[in-house]
Amino acid sequence: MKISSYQPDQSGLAYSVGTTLDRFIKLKQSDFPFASGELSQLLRDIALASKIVNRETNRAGLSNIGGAFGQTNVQGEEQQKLDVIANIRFIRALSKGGEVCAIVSEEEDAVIDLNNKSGKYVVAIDPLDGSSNIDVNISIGTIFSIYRRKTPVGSPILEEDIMQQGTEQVASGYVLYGSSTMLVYTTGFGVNGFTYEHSLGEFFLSHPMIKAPESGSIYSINEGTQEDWNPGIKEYIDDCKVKKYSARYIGSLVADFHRNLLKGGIYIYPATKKNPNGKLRLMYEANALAFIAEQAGAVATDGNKRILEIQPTSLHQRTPLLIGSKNMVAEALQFSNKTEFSTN
Ligand SMILES: O=P(O)(O)OC[C@H]1O[C@](O)(COP(=O)(O)O)[C@@H](O)[C@@H]1O
Ligand SMILES: [Mg+2]
Ligand SMILES: [Mg+2]
Repeated sequence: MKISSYQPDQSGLAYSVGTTLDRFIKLKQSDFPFASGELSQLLRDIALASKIVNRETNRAGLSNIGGAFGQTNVQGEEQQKLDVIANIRFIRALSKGGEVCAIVSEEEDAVIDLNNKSGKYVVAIDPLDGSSNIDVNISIGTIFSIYRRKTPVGSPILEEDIMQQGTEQVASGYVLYGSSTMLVYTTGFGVNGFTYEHSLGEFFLSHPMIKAPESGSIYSINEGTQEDWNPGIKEYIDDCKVKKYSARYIGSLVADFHRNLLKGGIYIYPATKKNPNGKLRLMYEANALAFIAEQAGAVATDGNKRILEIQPTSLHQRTPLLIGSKNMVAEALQFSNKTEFSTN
């Protein structure tokens, strides 16, 4: 019986399709101190739900899933149908996956206890980010944070399992449903981006070890709120204009963050009269992106401290957010320290 050892094909006839997310997760599992496959499975569950949500967003205009759902969420915001669909899809995938014991979602008033006696992980999720852009075919996203529970597996879910600082995240990431669909995540060992290949139904590694440029010339802020800005922000944005930086604001946090992460830039959502503590939510928007930012060499602050060091006190608490290239955020803080950035 003849045996020949495998020689990778050199003919070039069948180009390599690249590294799938599944294979990458498996490869990287050993990076993770508690590596026993549960976090890997959890990441796969999130990838599965994001593929389904991707399909729904792509055909939102063709089906009756566009538009408002006719209810408001705990934030007092009108829910879009796709907010609700994405919420159902992610909660179902995480529940069926079996690794998660509790979920905090933008679309749910309370913590969801999955009654899972073996689940070690807590997930905080913004199922659909950029809701105001759903019906107008502009990039939207999903944002997620993953923590290990603090109390013993199988015991009742306690506040300490949920109200964890961003520094306690074991993984975080986002999915961007844009001209292409990408999943970008970190487990604390760098940031990697995967692009979805529709025809194969797989995410492939397309952006290994993302590093944010330390400087940039893009600023992202809703200038419509400038009447409410602190003088420090006003001066900083005026300075950006003097320097002829480009104003880019999509109005979907994930999309604005992603662009600035790759190209260099700063995203600012400050405290405003309408949102005295800022608009964005600490537990399922700011913390996740702050972990990604820091792992890519960028920074995230509320104007006074690292986002990741803010101790959460309520599920849907908001925070001012300055996030992006290190030198740009430092510059913005210099301007802001003339006047306090956040009101608290
Ligand atoms: O319309 P505004 O005030 O500029 O706010 C836009 C911001 O609000 C958000 O839409 C809030 O997120 P949700 O869509 O998940 O509620 C961010 O994505 C975006 O950056
Ligand atoms: Mg959001
Ligand atoms: Mg949302």
